Amino acid sequence: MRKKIVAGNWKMNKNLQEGLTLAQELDAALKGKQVNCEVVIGTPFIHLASVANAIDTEKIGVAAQNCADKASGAYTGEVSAEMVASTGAKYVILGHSERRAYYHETVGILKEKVLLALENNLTPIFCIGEVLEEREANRHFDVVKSQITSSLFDLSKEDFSKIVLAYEPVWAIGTGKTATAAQAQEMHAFIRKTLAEKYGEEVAENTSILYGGSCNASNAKELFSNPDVDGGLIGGASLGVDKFMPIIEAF
Ligand SMILES: O=C(CO)COP(=O)(O)O
Repeated sequence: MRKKIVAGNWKMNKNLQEGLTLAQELDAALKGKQVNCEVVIGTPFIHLASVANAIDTEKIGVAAQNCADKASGAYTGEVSAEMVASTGAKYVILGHSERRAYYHETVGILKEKVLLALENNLTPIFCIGEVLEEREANRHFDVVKSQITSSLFDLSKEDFSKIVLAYEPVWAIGTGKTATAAQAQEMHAFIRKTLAEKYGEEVAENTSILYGGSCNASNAKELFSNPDVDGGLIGGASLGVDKFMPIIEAF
């Protein structure tokens, strides 16, 4: 059975004290509560160790939002996958559209990051998704397929089965314009079919595919009720417990 996951992506929000408070409030809200999904929070690098120390990481997985494409050495300002793992983080968000667009992350760079994450036992949450012009030109399936095949299909079956995917249509991120439940389901089913063709039905069935893009308390239930939508990658609505908890409880 594939995992259901609700993951927050704080992006570049919250100073250290605010982030710690948010993580501890979430930890308290989940205490003694039975939820039907795995909960993850993706914090800025500088929060990782403090957050991982302050909460029950069996209940809430901690994710970095990026890692370096090099293992170690003279790369001023970079943070390696090994460093991320040493904080107690278990996940790393890779290939987010903001990193692709603003920091020019290419297929070659993303492939290295995925390999380093896996070598360090981090679960990559690998993001894919088309921009508006691509959807309007009816190229969204091709674009998403090529993002998956180019960066991930050199992985062995064993390695690929450790990946979590997040479909985030770029036009839905931070815009308040969510994909409809039908659009999400259609793409997620297409992604699963693409995985089945390469790695077989079993791997495809066991891969968690999250939806991201203006997912919130009012649309999460409908999105998550689709058979191929295994949870969400949540930006804005993960920045407060009052907004994030109802999404977790939408499962
Ligand atoms: O980019 C996202 C998560 O990675 C989605 O962001 P929003 O939920 O703010 O649209």
